[in-house]
Amino acid sequence: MDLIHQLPDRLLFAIPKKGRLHEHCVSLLRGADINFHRYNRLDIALVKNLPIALVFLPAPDIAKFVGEGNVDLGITGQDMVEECQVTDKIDKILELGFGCCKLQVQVPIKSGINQIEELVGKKIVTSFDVLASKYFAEIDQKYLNDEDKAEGKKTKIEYVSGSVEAACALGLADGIIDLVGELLKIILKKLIRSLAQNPFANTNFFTSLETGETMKVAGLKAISTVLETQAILIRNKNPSNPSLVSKITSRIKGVIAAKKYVLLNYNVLRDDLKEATKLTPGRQAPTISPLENSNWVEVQSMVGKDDVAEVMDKLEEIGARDIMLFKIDNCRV
Ligand SMILES: Nc1ncnc2c1ncn2[C@@H]1O[C@H](COP(=O)(O)OP(=O)(O)OP(=O)(O)O)[C@@H](O)[C@H]1O
Ligand SMILES: O=P(O)(O)OC[C@H]1O[C@H](OP(=O)(O)OP(=O)(O)O)[C@H](O)[C@@H]1O
Repeated sequence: MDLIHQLPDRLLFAIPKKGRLHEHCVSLLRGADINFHRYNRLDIALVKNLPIALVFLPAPDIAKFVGEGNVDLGITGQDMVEECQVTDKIDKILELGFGCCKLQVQVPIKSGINQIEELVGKKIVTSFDVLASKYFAEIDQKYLNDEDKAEGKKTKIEYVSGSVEAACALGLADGIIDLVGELLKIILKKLIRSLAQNPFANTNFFTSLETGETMKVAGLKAISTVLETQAILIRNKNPSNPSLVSKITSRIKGVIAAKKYVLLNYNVLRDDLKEATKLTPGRQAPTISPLENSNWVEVQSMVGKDDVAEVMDKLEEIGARDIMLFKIDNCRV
C-alpha cells in the first residue's frame, strides 16, 4: 500500500473528512462513478478507475490548500473560502445544493437586543474571526461616535474552535456569530405539498435536516446575516490535469442535475399538444413521437422534481393519458 509514491501522477481532490459535508460528498463521488476504497484511519484514498487521489481534510484546510495550489480540486463551504480569504485564488466551479446555511449574528433572546448596533463595542465569540472582524469593522465605522473612534474603541471578536452557541450562556460573550442550518427550500415546498395531501404524514421529516435547532435550544435569536453559504466545488487556478478536472466537473454536474429532474412520459391528443408542451417544455425541447392512432402523440420531457406533481395534475386536466414518471439515475445536461 505504497500510496505516497503513487501520488505524483494523480490529480488531488480534497473532500471534508468529517462533519456536515462528508456524507454528501461521498454519495456525490459514488454517483459520479469515482470508485475508491479508504483504508481505516487513512486520509488518502486512490481512485480505482481514474488517476485521482482523494484527500480527506478538515473543511477549512480544503479552501486553503486549493487556494495555495497544494490540491487541485476540492469540495468545501463557500463560508470556508471566504473565511480563509482565498476567493481570488480559486475558481468556483459549481454550487452543490447541500450544506446550505447562514452565518448569523445571534444574541440571547433574553438580552433584549434586537439591532446589530446594540452590539457595538461589546464582545462577540465565533469560529469565523476573519469574517466577523470584517463585518463588525463596518458596523463600528457606521455606529461608533467620533470620540470612541479616536480612542480606538471597537467591538471585540474572540475566536473559539467549536460549541460557539454556549458562549453567551457561559458569560463569555454578548453575542456570537455562528452557522444556522437552513431548510432546503425545495424540501420545504415538497413537505408543504405532501402535508396538504395528507396532514398526518411525515411528522418526523424535520429531524433529519439542518434546522436552526442549535440556536433555538441555546436560547439565541438571529439579528443579522453575515453570509449565506452552501457547499461548492472549487479548483486551483492551475490544476495539474485540466481535462480530468473538466471530466469530473461534468460528471458531478450530471449527478446534481439527475437529482433535480425526473423524466415524464405521456400520451396526448395532437390538438392538445401545444398546451401540454407549454407545461413540459423540457431543457432544450420535448421529444414528440407519433402513435399508431394518428390523433395521439407520445411526449417525453425532463421536468424539475420540484414541480412535477403540479405538472402531472395539469396534464391530466388537459386530457393527457398514461402519464409516467421515471427517476433519472445520472445524466449529462
Ligand atoms: N448546520 C449546518 N447546516 C448546513 N451546513 C452546515 C451546517 N454547519 C456547517 N455547515 C457547513 O459545513 C461546513 C463544515 O462544518 P462542520 O461543522 O461540519 O465542520 P467540522 O468543524 O469539520 O465538523 P465538526 O463540527 O463535526 O467538527 C461549514 O463550513 C458549512 O459550510
Ligand atoms: O442550525 P443547526 O442545524 O442546528 O446547526 C447549527 C450548528 O451546526 C454547526 O455546528 P456543528 O453541529 O457542526 O458542531 P460544532 O459546534 O462543533 O461546530 C454550527 O456551528 C451550529 O452550531
